[in-house]
Amino acid sequence: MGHRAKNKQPPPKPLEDSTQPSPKKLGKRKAEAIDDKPSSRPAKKAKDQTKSKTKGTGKKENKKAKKQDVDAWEDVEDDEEDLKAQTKSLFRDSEEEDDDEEGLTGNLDDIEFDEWVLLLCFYNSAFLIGLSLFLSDEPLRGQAQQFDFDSDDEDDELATQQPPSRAKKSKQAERPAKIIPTASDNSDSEDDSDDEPVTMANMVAKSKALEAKAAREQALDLAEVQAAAEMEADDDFDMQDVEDADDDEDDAEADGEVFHLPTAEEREAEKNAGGPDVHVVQRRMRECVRVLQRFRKRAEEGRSRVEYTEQLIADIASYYGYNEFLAEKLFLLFPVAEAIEFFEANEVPRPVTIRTNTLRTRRRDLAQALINRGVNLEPIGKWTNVGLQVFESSVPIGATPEYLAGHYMLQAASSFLPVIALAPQPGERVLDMASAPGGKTTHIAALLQNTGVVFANDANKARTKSLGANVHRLGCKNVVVCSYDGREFPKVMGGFDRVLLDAPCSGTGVISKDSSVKVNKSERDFTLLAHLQKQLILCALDSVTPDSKNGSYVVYSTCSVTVDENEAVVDYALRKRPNVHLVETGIGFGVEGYTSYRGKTFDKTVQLTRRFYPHVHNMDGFFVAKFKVEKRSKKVSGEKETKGGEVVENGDGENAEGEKVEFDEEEDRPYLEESKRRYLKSKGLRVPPRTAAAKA
Ligand SMILES: C[S@@+](CC[C@H](N)C(=O)[O-])C[C@H]1O[C@@H](n2cnc3c(N)ncnc32)[C@H](O)[C@@H]1O
Repeated sequence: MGHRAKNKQPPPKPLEDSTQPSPKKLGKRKAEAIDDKPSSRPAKKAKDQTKSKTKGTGKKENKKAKKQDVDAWEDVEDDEEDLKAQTKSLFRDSEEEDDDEEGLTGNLDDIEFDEWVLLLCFYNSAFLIGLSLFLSDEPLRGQAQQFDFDSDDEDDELATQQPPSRAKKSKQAERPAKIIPTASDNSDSEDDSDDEPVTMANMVAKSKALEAKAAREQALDLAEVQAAAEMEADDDFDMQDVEDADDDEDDAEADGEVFHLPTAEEREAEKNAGGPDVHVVQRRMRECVRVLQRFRKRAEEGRSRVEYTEQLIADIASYYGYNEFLAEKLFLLFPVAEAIEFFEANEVPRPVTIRTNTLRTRRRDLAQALINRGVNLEPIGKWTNVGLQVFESSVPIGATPEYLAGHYMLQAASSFLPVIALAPQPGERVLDMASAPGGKTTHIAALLQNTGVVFANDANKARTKSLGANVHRLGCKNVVVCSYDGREFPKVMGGFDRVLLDAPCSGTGVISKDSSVKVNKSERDFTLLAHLQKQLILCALDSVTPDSKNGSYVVYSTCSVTVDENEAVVDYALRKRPNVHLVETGIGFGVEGYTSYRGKTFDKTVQLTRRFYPHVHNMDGFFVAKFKVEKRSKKVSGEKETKGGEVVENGDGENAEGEKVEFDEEEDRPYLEESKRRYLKSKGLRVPPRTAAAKA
């Protein structure tokens, strides 16, 4: 286990703690980066007026206070239409029945502005008293939570109201970052109300803004004290320090602290002495990043870029606890500084998220039910109308009555993405080729509104048990569970409108959940996985009918970030199947797929694929590609179909001459052989001489 892994951060902190995180732990730049995202939200608190009124006064008064609390809400409910409108803006269920609720339509339009100000003051002061009790460690007991109706721009506005230094610190006092997307969560939302005068419609939002500001200021004071203590002890690697080091470069030189990159002999000696001290590793990583960012100016004379890179990768491996092979593979995916952010993000758990099962309930009803049980949550983001992010819960979120009744699935936010891309339409016939334990199957079933049929397949029979259990719990009536090797499709079954291939993969996107990936993956694993993925993707493409009335689509996804398992597989499929092409995923955010990588060039349309990263999107690393399958073009006698100069087969697994073309084992043979050689070598076994295929 690496130094950093040993000090791994705990799961996202509960509300009380999340108001006062260590500024150093968060990292100055990270805190700012998170804050800069319009999607960042202020710490949200359960409505705390009850506490403020009942502290130390016994049960009876507690009840009374609760009644007052409800009364306060009843005042607000007088204008329920406004609330309803705002609630809808947050809980935009796709199939929302806008007129299925009878709203109260009390007219308070004639209340004067200064009466509203009084009302606001009441809310604000009640909140402040509640906050002080809240911070005194009193447990949260299922009070009604107010949703955050605030504008996403609120942080910016508050920052401008405060002196710069305080504004900066207050940003560190916020709850864990919300799950992306930055662009779609921006200020042109319907929630924006900061600049407007106080009206009935925005009163709650304004009140919340004031509450949030007060909360931040309180938390700031506490954070300041804590931060001072933690600064000393904290040994997180922080990219801000690299930047500070840049600023201090000349000073450091003047102080005689010039960094010296160890020579090969010095590294060996260090290894023999039991490895470097963690502080030495940290400093060296910082310095290597700094040098690699401006190599010509900062490198020691006579030392090469390769030497710095090798040292940095070795230090990353030891600090974060990776084998050097994987540390290098992941490091190479990013610019130097971003790579460090990626490794750091893998040390922090991702937010807990749930997906509303729209076959059983609506998101806002589910949210209300869970809030009543003491769960602190909010919608994930505007890109999903079924997701909720759970910040804190006084009950186990996997064992609530709502969970048992199938009202939601505990599911990582990234796992929503392939199904959003697949976009199944009611009545369609869908294949989920590698489906256990069924997170995506049940999502597909819900989007089909229990119509059509989903064949949920998984090669691993044992895993189909949990798949079946989820299908039943969530009330999916259109799912058929089966267990074939995906490579047997379409022989066992074909003619699907859409196919999802959520492929078996190395899991390099989910290291924060499964740190064993750091050490248990070798080059051979990646070669074998890519080989399997290529076989599966051709079978997936061959399993759709090109005649589907809404268009025939295949979505390929992995929870891995390596290029071999993603773009290289997609590019392979494009080369092998001329009747398919890539289309937009429809997800609306994500980083474009690589079209060239370390000397390999892919089809230029591969940029339509999307990558998702923990350090960018605060979700598991993921990859999504969407293919459209067209009818194969009629074979013209004597003509060969070519793509990129290569003879290719058509959509039926036949080439232009009508011969059956299976998965091309030969193409991968040199890679497999080479990988086997390395594997044997690493195990100290005899390595056979290279065959002609491998030499080629
Ligand atoms: C990433 S997981 C799928 C997760 C699933 N889609 C979900 O959302 O819950 C990959 C699955 O592929 C299955 N698998 C591995 N090899 C397979 C093959 N050759 N054919 C079909 N499924 C396979 C594994 O058993 C595993 O359940």
